Amino acid sequence: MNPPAPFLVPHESWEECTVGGFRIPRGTMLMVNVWGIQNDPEFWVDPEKFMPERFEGPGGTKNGFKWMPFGSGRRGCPGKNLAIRMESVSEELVYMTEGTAATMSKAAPLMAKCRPRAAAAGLLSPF
Ligand code: HEM
Repeated sequence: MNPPAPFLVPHESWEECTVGGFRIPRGTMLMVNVWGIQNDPEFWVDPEKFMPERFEGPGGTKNGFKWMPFGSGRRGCPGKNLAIRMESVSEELVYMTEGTAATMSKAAPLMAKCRPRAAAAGLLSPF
């Protein structure tokens, strides 16, 4: 899978906690390797394959994970509602080869257009 960056924005623990058996002291800066999580074959069936159906239920994952590409909770992605309205400008498969940068930039720029979803379109103001 192709997260927009290999690491999530840094988080900080505001109280001591335990994650995966590790004691995390209060005030620790936490870096989450989201690329590693999304490409770990222990959790995902063929993580490098484009399989949107894997997010529709537990079928595509080995542990029942569902659709969570934008994180969750109070630090979840505020751009989610903009991002899910993007669609490709053509029927061609998107060229997914990565470029080199701090974020997971694409080797070839992605052309996309923003369109309101059918349900939302009926709610748009005519003014
Ligand atoms: C497909 C596109 C996108 C994906 C998959 C994505 C994914 C994510 C993820 C996983 C996080 C971290 C959540 C966490 O740490 O729990 C995040 C944070 C963030 N995203 Fe996105 N994002 C996308 C598009 C966008 C867009 C279009 C914007 C702005 C217009 C945006 C703005 C942000 C910001 C500002 C944060 C930091 C939020 C915070 O730390 O409080 N993202 N995104």
